[in-house]
Amino acid sequence: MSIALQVTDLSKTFPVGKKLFGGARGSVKAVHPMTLSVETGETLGIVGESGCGKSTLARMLVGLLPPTTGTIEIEGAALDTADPAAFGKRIQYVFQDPISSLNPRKTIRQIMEAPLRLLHGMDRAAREERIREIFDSVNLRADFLDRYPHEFSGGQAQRIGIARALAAQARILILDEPVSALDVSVQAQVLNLLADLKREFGLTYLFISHDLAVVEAVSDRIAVLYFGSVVEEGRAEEIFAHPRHPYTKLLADSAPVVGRPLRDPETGQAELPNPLDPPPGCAFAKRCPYATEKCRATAPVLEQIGPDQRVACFHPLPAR
Ligand SMILES: Nc1ncnc2c1ncn2[C@@H]1O[C@H](COP(=O)(O)OP(=O)(O)OP(=O)(O)O)[C@@H](O)[C@H]1O
Repeated sequence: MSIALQVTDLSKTFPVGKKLFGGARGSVKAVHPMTLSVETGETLGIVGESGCGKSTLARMLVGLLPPTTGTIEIEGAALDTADPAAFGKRIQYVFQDPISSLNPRKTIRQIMEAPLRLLHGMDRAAREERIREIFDSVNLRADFLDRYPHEFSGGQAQRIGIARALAAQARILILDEPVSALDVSVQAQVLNLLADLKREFGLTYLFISHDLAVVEAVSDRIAVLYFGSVVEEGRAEEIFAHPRHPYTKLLADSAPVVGRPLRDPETGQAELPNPLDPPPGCAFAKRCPYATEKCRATAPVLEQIGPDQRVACFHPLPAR
């Protein structure tokens, strides 16, 4: 198997607050140095509660946000993270909110043509042919091309968002909560379409969501994010069935709700640490029923714990 996407020590720190009288500004580490790889044809699910850094990671991966540290390699070649244009042909973003991610003043044809013209320099006839092929693949009618985004339902607009990503001919798609804005009945259709397209075009997906059931269903492997770090990573069928990190277990035992942190049933703690004043040790220690002095003092690093599982915890739950 070849590696489609390799991320090494990728991090993002945002400066926050005003600089007063030459004093230092505060900063928020949205993504701590992170190393991840995704094999060609694989779907890596990324899960975590609100604020754990999912969107910041996604935006760095598609060149919308320059990383503070680290490298991004696609099929073995490093991308110039200072050059957003280097990303478009290789990796594309499918947004959560399909309608507002499409320019309301442009027809669908204009939206679809942009990547073909700008990234691939195709002439008009070639563009039209390619757009019709892609529309066919995502089960959209060609007469939709002359309409505007607001004329579509959420499910249709998401198909258009996916079609636009495919037009760039990127082989890696970052799917950021691609179905969470859709009705449940439409979610399954879009997920089936994504599975078909993956097979048809040999795509690789990074599927970001707070919805464990969806992520488990679509992913080969899953990385669990907490407070900007991967705390556990493993096979999709194993990770929630046999979690080794106490946070993964908390996620697996509860249904995360957007904007509301999970309360650990034993410690009763729900809050995430203050990003402006992060704790020195494990970010989960305050919520964790197994935390010791060591956990409060030192941050554990992600380590191999099984053939296909990595965990960042000094006191991992026993293997089954
Ligand atoms: N531009 C910014 N300036 C300062 N802090 C930021 C900025 N963007 C994100 N953050 C902070 O970085 C952390 C991670 O945010 P991010 O939006 O990546 O999380 P998320 O997991 O995608 O959350 P959600 O699911 O709510 O979108 C949060 O503490 C957030 O407040």
